[in-house]
Amino acid sequence: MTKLLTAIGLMSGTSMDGIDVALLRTDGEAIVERGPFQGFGYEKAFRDRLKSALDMAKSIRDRQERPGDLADIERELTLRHAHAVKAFLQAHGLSATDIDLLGFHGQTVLHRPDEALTVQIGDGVLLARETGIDVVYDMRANDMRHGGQGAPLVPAYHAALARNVPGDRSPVCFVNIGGISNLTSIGRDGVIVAYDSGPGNTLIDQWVETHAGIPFDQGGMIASEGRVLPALAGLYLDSPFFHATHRRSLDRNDFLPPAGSDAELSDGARTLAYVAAAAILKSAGHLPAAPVLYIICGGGRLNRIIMADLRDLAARQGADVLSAEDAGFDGDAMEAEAWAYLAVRSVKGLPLTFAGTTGVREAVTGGVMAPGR
Ligand SMILES: Nc1ncnc2c1ncn2[C@@H]1O[C@H](COP(=O)(O)OP(=O)(O)OP(=O)(O)O)[C@@H](O)[C@H]1O
Ligand SMILES: CC(=O)N[C@H]1[C@@H]2OC[C@@H](O2)[C@@H](O)[C@@H]1O[C@H](C)C(=O)O
Repeated sequence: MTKLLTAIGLMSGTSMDGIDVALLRTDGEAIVERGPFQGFGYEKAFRDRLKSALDMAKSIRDRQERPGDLADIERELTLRHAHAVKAFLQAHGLSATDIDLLGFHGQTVLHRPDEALTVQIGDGVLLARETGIDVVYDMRANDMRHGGQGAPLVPAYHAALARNVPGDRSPVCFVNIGGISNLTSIGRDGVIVAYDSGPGNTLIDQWVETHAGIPFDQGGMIASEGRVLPALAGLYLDSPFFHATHRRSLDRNDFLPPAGSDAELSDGARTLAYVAAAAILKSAGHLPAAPVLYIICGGGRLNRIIMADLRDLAARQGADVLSAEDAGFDGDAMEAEAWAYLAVRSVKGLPLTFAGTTGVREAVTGGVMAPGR
């Protein structure tokens, strides 16, 4: 019988809102048993520290460099992950010996795929020492060494989940609306095509933080009071990113928020919600076949305006839109689950990325192992 491993995935995403922790039992292939999930939010002071890390990282030319305070921030981030793991284990009546592996993403502070440079801070060796559990980390680098974009990595997991999508509908397209959005289309033949699809929540977060002092537009409440400004939306949707013949992965700073003079608060939030939805449909236009079903995960699915726009735009192409929950999944947990799944694939030497997902020359594995005991 295939051996299942118990792994915990740890994701601190581009939104920089906290650490997502999810447990998974899997063979790294078709068998996926989802366990508990817990989010550990960052308080504003640490979010601000992570934002300052992005500025410090701009000067990095070699991915081992840690200019300014970056080494200190990396250590603090890692210790916060160790604390999250311990709290998660305690909350669920588990001990470190119940866990075979941690899949550790760390925090992306710089992503320049055109220069084959991607930097995630997060010290896997320290995390292994602090938790006593084997850690697989740095899962993007090997993909880039082989000509890939270094992102997205979640598609291998989306493909495993696609086997459990109710009904026989294909192509099905998983969309993650995080800080940035990415999509994975899985065709009837099982062929996976995936890429970053555009700005997600980051622009909305930056807009409402600057102009209302709140970290995000809960439920899309602010957007619901505004109207779409077509000229402003066009500034984003006419970007060469959407028209290029090759799909490329995105850095958090590739799209910047509007200037304060471009809109008042609610119109800005409304327009950026529309941009998030329209970007996905626009990018999906580069898929080999139009999806018939979109399954939406990530925090953006909780913005009702983004979801309404997505439903409207997809309906024009005869496609349906479901939230991850309506399809039987957990939209908050999916990326952390993916990092657990990828960690198991890594120790088994299975590919993490494929030509159709990151543009890597050939399917490659990845990740670095730090032994915990
Ligand atoms: N209730 C809500 N209503 C509206 N938006 C929400 C809600 N909850 C979360 N979000 C949005 O989702 C974001 C977090 O999403 P998520 O955790 O999927 O992103 P991430 O994993 O950090 O990013 P990425 O996938 O790009 O790495 C928040 O910053 C916020 O904008
Ligand atoms: C370099 C990096 O961290 N990219 C993130 C970011 O956030 C969403 C999108 O851009 C995606 O490509 C990726 O994360 C997901 C988890 C991934 O690699 O699948």
